[in-house]
Amino acid sequence: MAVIAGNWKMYKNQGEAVAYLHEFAPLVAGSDREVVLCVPFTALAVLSDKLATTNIALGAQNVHWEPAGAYTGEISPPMLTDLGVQYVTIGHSERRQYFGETDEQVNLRLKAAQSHGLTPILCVGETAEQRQQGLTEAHILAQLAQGLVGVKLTQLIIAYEPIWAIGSGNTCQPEEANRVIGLIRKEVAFLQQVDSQVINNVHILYGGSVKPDNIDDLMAMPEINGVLVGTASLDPQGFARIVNYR
Ligand SMILES: O=C(CO)COP(=O)(O)O
Repeated sequence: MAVIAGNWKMYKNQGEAVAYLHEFAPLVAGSDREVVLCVPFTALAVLSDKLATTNIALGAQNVHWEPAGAYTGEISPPMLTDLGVQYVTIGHSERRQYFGETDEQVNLRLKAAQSHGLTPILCVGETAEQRQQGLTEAHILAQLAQGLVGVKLTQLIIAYEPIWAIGSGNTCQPEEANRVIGLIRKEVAFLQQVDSQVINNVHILYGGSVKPDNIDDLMAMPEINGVLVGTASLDPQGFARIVNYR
């Protein structure tokens, strides 16, 4: 089943979140896709009850690795599961870029999320500069090698998000996204020493300027098992069109 996840980033207060849901939920009610909304922490509680009667799953955008403690400003895995959260993005490029998140921290967050029953969405991807220098593959492989130590593949989603494609309107060509995701799949199988059956069950998503007008071409690619959508997920009509791709 394809995973279609929205990442609202730092947008929408409680009232806006509820209004969105009222418009969005009926538009995707018949969908056989796994629909996920990764919303700001402040919108989790108000959406939690309301999502129970829908086919939409709740996601957060970050999680700390300790279950509790003196970590001012952080949110723990049990705090998320208490609110009915099922998914959490980890290692998004904006966290790595603006908040100095390292592969070691990403690894700690991934393991903690899994041990509390959350399904992490691990984000990896290269900058424009790395791509120009031919370092795309090496960079992503390093992120995977360090990030996935001790992480289970049975409860994991990976998202390939080239940084140059995020919020730029400059989507990665479907064939190129397919190629890189194929490489990610091969590398993860190698790192974790699993066979093709196991690795083919791991959902690998594409993210970066996914829109209603490019979703069909992206999802036609054999390696792409879903998408992680930023800007276009903020509009309920547009995101429903993405969920209901051909
Ligand atoms: O960062 C993203 C999703 O996590 C992608 O953002 P955009 O869809 O706005 O490019």
